[in-house]
Amino acid sequence: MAVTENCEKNVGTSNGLKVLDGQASEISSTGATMSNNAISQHPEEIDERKKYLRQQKVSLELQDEGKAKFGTDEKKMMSNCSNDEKSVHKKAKVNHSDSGVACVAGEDDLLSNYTNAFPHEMGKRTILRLKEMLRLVNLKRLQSAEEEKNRCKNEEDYNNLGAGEFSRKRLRSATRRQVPQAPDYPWYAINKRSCGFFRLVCKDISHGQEDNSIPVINECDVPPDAPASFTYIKSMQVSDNVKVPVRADGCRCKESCTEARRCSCVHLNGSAPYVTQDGGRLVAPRDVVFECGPKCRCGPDCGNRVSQSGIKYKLQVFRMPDKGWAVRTLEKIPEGAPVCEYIGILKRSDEVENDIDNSYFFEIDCKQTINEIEGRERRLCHVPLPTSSPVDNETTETEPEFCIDAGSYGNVARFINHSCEPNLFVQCVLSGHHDIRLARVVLFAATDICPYQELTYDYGYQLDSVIGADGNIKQMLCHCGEPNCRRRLY
Ligand SMILES: C[S@@+](CC[C@H](N)C(=O)[O-])C[C@H]1O[C@@H](n2cnc3c(N)ncnc32)[C@H](O)[C@@H]1O
Repeated sequence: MAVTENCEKNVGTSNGLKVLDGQASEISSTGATMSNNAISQHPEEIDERKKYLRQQKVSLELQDEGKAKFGTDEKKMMSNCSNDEKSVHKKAKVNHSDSGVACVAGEDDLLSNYTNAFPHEMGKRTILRLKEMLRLVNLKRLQSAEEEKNRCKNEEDYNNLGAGEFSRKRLRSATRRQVPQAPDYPWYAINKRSCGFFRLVCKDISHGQEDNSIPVINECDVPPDAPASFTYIKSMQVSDNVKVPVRADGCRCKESCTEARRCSCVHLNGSAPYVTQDGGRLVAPRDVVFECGPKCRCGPDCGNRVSQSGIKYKLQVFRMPDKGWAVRTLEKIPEGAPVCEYIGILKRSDEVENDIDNSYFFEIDCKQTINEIEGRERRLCHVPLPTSSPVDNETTETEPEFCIDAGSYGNVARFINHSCEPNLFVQCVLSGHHDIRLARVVLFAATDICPYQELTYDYGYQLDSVIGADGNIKQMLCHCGEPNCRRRLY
């Protein structure tokens, strides 16, 4: 019992920490003291106590400062993730704002954590005291939420903000508000250290074209700029110089096309590329995926059109200090799910040769990958290309002939950054035609992706392959932050 009192006393006097990062050191010193005084030398027990104390501290801060907690629905969503993913998610939340984000456990978590850690010490009085303390925290939270609602003049804006399922608690920032009608993003606290505010700069960058709106927030710039002007388009446009290939013959299936022996399109893949789970997931990356297309008899719900149903997941564009705009998901994306297609204007590569300042080109290099040109690695699932395809064994051709230019016209994919250890991968898909030089470029989830993780893919540049206007090699440092980072994008 002495330990419990000691613990509570320590917790009770540990106010005044402003940022989560700062807590760690202070907590560890508190933990050490406790272990000297009262606890036996079991390291696991000490760890549990430290964890408990950390949670208590944050709760008390909440009481004092009105900081955020994971919302109920967010918790629900997180419950679908593994423990590792949860910790990544929490870390991402903390990291993203650099400071001020209080990831705290709820009442039940605190009590059950403590009960599990110290079953023999969980006396009735302790439970009552904890409960009372947490009741006060919740009361405060509810009051702040009510105040927040009243402050928000534009009810529609309020309801549309962000992913509606997240906690809407606004943090003590009334005076920081610059545009009265634009409420702050509710799910993490103000970033005091770097910027001091964050701001919704656009409610939906797709202007209603995508099924889910894609908000844009900027917590880095003062004033908070929106992305430079471009026109959002949902489907590919084709430059006058590009000859659109003839449409490929379609299958005659009346029902969903899932079996290679029944559907001629699936047959081209060797085996079914998708499983039906979660609305269709790619089994493994392939050289190319043949999907059903406009000449097929199957309908839009066919299981072999997985990449054609638009963006299914709630995404958000946000500003990063070192990489510019970036994209993150607001909900869990399962491994193998299609995230988005890279959309822009289909151009000949020689048409854009002089446009060196445009960083929104995507070279369609499926052919180079299949022919393993310039160090590109083939996928595990090799596919024999149909004889009708203009893809041949011209291995002499090293440069992609076509590219997608998302500089002036594009979709959300243009904001996705590079990472040396990405969570998306590029998959070439053929649906309308079989010309692999003009394959569609679709980004799929390489792993289960938790809410708030930045979406990234490997741009696949060869080092020293980019030449500037002055004829010199251009270099760009990589800020992906992965332990295996190659240090340069190109
Ligand atoms: C297709 S755009 C991606 C969106 C871009 N961040 C923006 O602000 O619009 C590619 C550019 O983003 C930046 N970028 C992407 N990934 C990066 C990384 N890992 N490190 C540094 N800069 C990166 C580079 O400036 C690159 O030329």
